[in-house]
Amino acid sequence: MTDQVIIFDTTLRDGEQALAASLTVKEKLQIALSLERLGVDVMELGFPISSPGDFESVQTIAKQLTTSIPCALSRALEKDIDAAGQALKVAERFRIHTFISTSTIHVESKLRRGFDDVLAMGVKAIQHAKKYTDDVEFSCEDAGRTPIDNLCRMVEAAIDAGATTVNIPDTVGYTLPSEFGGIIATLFNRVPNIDKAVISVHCHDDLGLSVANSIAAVQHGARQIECTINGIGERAGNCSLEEVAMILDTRKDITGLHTNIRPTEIHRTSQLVSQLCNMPIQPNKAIVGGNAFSHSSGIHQDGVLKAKNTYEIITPESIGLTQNNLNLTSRSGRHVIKHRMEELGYDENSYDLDELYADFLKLADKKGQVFDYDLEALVFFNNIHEESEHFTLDYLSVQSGSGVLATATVKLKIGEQEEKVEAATGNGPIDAVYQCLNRISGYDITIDDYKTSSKGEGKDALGKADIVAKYNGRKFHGIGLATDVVESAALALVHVMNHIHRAQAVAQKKQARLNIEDQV
Ligand SMILES: CC(=O)SCCNC(=O)CCNC(=O)[C@H](O)C(C)(C)COP(=O)(O)OP(=O)(O)OC[C@H]1O[C@@H](n2cnc3c(N)ncnc32)[C@H](O)[C@@H]1OP(=O)(O)O
Ligand SMILES: CC(C)C(=O)C(=O)O
Ligand SMILES: [Mg+2]
Repeated sequence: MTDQVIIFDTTLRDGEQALAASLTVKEKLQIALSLERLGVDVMELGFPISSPGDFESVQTIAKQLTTSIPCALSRALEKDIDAAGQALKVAERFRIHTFISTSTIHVESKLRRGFDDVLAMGVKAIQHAKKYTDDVEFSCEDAGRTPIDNLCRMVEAAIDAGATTVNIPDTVGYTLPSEFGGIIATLFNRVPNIDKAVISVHCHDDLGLSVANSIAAVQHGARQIECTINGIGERAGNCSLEEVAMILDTRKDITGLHTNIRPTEIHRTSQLVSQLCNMPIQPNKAIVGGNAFSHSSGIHQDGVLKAKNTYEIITPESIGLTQNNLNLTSRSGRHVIKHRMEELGYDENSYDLDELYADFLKLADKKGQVFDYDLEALVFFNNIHEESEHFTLDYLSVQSGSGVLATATVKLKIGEQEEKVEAATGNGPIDAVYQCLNRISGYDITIDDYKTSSKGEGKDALGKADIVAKYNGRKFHGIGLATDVVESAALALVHVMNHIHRAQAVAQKKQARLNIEDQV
């Protein structure tokens, strides 16, 4: 049996299911390219039957992956499998992932069928998916609570039907590591054709055991772990990619296993996912938390000064956290920016140096010194904002204070030619700005959630606004970053307006396609 564990990332599918607002295609692509650099073997990009937007993003990203294998999810239904196959067929090779529940509670209460019926649906789904690709994964949803005899029958039938990977999910995060390891060991003992497929695991974190269960599983023969960056996912989340990768790397003496993950890409990818998904990382989170490499108490600090490994079992550098001593100011040139970006792990082709440099100079003029997190923010956010933006904030002025009615004046550029100015009053400066923006766009946007935080420390910090906004019943996430908090709030709403504009364009394109199909 191989000693390589396949890393199957589902940040863009199971991870995205947990977000307050779905990601745009551009944001998903940015995450996908980052995951590819990280070294994930298989990438689950979405669930194409679920919406035209999901279909489009699976298709767009599948086209652009070169080393990771693109994959899409489908229920055990022909229409779902066809949507997955149609979205993925742009790629040279791809995987279709189909699933059906096998636990008694799911079979009887959710699917309202008998187990034999469900087994037949699973087999039929695999055979249908095989028409599109040889690489078919089948999941027994809620395997953790499935009677073991039924699970063995299902796994054997799935492999006979042609599944090349069979996934054993602990969908509700119910099992204990010894129990879950035991399930995998039993499958290896009892399923006669088990050597014909890769056994995978997909663990949820409802009891905080998803990583422990996944590690127990690979110690009993599983060779694929399904996981997400920062452990994001349904409810309490999924097994965290960075944790399993670093466990297998750090404790290969015990497990004898390895992955293709490049640990030095972990920090950068984790930050990107946290930022774009609007999911902050708890400071004490293993591997990627802000405190994961800080030493606070005297005895520990003394130890670390004498020998780092007294209290560090992995180094910050190993996950890509670097120290830097070059000051970036408005007197810095393109060479040092390019050099710093290389140190931060950004290939020259992944951003536009001239554009980044222009943004950097504007920021350096306002702030004096520009830090790593500023540079990354410029890449993350400005890249997002700049792609064919329909609305651009051109001018903003606010007046407010205690006992003064807040007033704002806002000018927006719209498309290539148009400009619009509006003035309004509000309950506060941000409300006044939002009134202006709603009037200019004509969109009636309501704000569901507004969070402000600082990127960086002290007087050098940038204000970041994260909003979740609702328009026509759909939620959109907007991010704005500026030295001024009112400006960052304005940029966040402009970001949302651009999402809405793009979503309308996708809907119109789809309608036009349907009209043509009707005429044919
Ligand atoms: C464990 C997981 O993470 S599973 C993945 C979860 N992800 C999602 O649900 C993605 C987002 N979902 C969606 O967009 C929608 O739910 C859709 C498009 C998939 C389906 O929408 P609808 O057709 O309106 O169905 P709805 O979601 O209300 O109900 C699910 C139906 O699928 C059935 N179903 C659930 N899982 C499966 C399966 N694996 N195979 C076949 N049928 C299934 C349910 O029994 C139910 O059928 P019913 O209508 O006959 O009772
Ligand atoms: C679709 C399956 C693999 C899933 O997400 C789960 O069971 O948690
Ligand atoms: Mg799941």
